[in-house]
Amino acid sequence: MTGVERCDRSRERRAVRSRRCSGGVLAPGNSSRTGAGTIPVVPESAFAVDAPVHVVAAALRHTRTVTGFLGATAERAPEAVGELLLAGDRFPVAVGAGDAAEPEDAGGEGGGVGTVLRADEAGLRLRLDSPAVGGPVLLEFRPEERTTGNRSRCEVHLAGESLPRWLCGRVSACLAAVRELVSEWAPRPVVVGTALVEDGMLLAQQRCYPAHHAGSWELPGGRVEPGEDEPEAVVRECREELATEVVPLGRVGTDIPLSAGSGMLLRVWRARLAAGARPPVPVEHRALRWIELSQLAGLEWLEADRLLLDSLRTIMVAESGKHDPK
Ligand SMILES: Nc1nc2c([nH]c(=O)n2[C@H]2C[C@H](O)[C@@H](COP(=O)(O)OP(=O)(O)OP(=O)(O)O)O2)c(=O)[nH]1
Repeated sequence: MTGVERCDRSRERRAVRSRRCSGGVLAPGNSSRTGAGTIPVVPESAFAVDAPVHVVAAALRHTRTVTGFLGATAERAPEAVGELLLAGDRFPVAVGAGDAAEPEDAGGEGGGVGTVLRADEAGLRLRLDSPAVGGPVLLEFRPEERTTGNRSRCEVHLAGESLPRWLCGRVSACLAAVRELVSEWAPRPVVVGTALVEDGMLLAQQRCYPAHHAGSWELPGGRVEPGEDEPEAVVRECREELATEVVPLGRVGTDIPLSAGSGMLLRVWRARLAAGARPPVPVEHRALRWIELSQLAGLEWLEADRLLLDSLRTIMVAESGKHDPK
């Protein structure tokens, strides 16, 4: 490297350090050049919101928000189908398109593709590939609960070695949209679902009403009633629907916004049968079935439940200690 180049590099480094990516969401750090005209910035932290972590984790995997802001392309429809993203979903990415401030970073319309590597309660992990930039960009949003005194909030951390400059503004805009979704979703009434796992098998029940749900499978549960907390609702619903006693053990997966007009959130709790409890029987449902890992994906679940299958699979694997045959 010549002296002039070194000087240019250190000027550039100072410029990068002194500039915060738009919205103040990202703080640049390491400025070494990694090729294809990118100036990477190291994200230090993102934002904190007064909302439960499972609502934030749900908003982070909202398909339209992620594909619209990070993909930034209107021309090609995303291949991802559901309202929330699932691992394996893919969506088009226009690298640098419309980002007039950073055209040299982008190399023009890239025609790239985004792949969802993970979309669950642990966060959203994406890989953005494009022929217009050097290697793939790995991007991870991790929601974490922080409790100070009796105040609990959720921080979203950005993990990854570096972000190309063309992505910074998009990440900020995406997180602003996530914040809006969180404030829209957090006050919604909650339907609890119960992931009752015994010997590595999950209990599913088949609905018989209403007509558009009849025949589909779901988790035992229902609306949280006034004056009740979520674990109490889990215990009551299992008593009513299964004529048995369960012990709630903790949350599973992200919240799932229930579709069209219901205005509710599905929130799933893991549970086990209480000591000495009677075997569950179908009180209000057409049938009950203990599902093995290999049967999980093949069952005709309600649409909302399909978005939880990765998280359900994880607890079934943990419970059974078996190898995941997915
Ligand atoms: N219980 C439960 N409800 C689910 C699941 N997935 C899903 O989309 N839902 C929807 C179906 C309903 O629109 C809503 C809750 O319905 P529900 O009928 O179980 O609730 P509930 O017991 O309080 O209501 P109700 O029968 O007294 O009318 O949540 C699930 O896994 N379990």
